[in-house]
Amino acid sequence: MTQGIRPLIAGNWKMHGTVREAARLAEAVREGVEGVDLLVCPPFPHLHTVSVVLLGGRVAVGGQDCHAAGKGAHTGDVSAAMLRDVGATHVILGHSERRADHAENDAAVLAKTKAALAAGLIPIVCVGETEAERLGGLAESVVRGQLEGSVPYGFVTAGGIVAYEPVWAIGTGRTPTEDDIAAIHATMRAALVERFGPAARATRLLYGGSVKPSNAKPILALPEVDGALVGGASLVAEDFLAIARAAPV
Ligand SMILES: O=C[C@H](O)COP(=O)(O)O
Repeated sequence: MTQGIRPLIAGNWKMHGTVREAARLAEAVREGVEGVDLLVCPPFPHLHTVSVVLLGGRVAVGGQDCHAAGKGAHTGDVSAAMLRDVGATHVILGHSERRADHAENDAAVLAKTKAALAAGLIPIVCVGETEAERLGGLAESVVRGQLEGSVPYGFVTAGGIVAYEPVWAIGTGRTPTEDDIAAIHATMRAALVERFGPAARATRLLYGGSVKPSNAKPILALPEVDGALVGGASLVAEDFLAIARAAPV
């Protein structure tokens, strides 16, 4: 953890579940965990229902993507303002699954991040290397490049969040070593401070990639790791809450 930063445990529900299951899951986590901020990011069709279930609770709601434009002829897309309108406060942007499935490059993520900030949403910008890049010794330079390319000015002061998600650790049960996570988080902190100044010391840096109750405690205790972006384990209320309880408070 970074001193003075309150931990955030965010659940990315990806493309899973029915609206009824989403409502049940939201109900099961809505009381949250003392001292920890929680966020869930359901699929778009479930967002409004989940927002209503979580009203007055301790868990915030976010989207999993948004379009860079405020409105227009963009079939199948969703604007940042629409996310706000249904109760979202955050939006995940540049997740590696979006970068891979929808050919999103840093420029596209940058445009979306600006749109999210303009709409008053807190963006969670995801970065992370592929396995080949890690094996090639390129992890730090890839992450630096993605940060440089996807994070706009105004991000830090608006409370923007960065999530380090090594692509090869997502949904695989594999995680980097604690030293490797700490090294990348230190690199991200340094890159943000170089670019945005000391205010970036308060930027939340999340780790994501096969976080589960059994490995959460040591990961969340690492320096500069201010929370987690959780995929699979966030679909099980008890596991998600157990991860939140593992955060140092
Ligand atoms: O956004 C979440 C990440 O992609 C991590 O997913 P995972 O916890 O299933 O590995």
